[in-house]
Amino acid sequence: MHQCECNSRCLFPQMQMRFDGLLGFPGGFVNLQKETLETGLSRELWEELGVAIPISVEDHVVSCLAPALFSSTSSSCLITHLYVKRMEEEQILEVERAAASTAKDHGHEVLGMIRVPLYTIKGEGGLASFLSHSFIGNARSQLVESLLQSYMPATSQGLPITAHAYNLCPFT
Ligand SMILES: O=c1[nH]cnc2c1ncn2[C@H]1C[C@H](O)[C@@H](COP(=O)(O)OP(=O)(O)O)O1
Repeated sequence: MHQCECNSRCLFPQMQMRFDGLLGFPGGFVNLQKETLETGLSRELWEELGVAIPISVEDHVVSCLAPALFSSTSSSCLITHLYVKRMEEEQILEVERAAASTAKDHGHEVLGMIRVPLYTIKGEGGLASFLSHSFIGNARSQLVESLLQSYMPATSQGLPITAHAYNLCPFT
């Protein structure tokens, strides 16, 4: 058990360890001919986290064109859509439990959920160390962006979980 420098209402952002050893957010490709970004993201969260998490347009933070380097095919471009979902601590604990047990993708595409440390222990670790890991696509800048948007004094708004959806551009 460690002692951290945060209080009980601190931010509790989560990412995941992917099958390729990179850190990223839960989420995945969305087929806009069959679903909206939000319903597609909820579907992906169900598969990867094993919990039904409704996503609404109000949870959207930012969209951006991913660098060509990160697109899955060289002939298409990728738009990443970042969402931040605020949840109570107990809900986040439920996500951690389900993601490591009943989630469909557990042990395959997703190796586990990871808490992003916003604290240091004896001056070591913390966000700066965490950011030195390897991230998929623009997940690192998405993390920084979501923290900048979410970092506010403790309020009654709950705690954030961050997720993303992507869709391929219709033009290639
Ligand atoms: O967390 C992320 N942030 C930004 N872009 C991401 C993130 N995770 C994946 N990606 C990008 C990188 C890849 O080009 C595509 C597809 O990712 P993948 O996880 O392989 O998607 P599927 O599981 O195949 O739907 O998205």
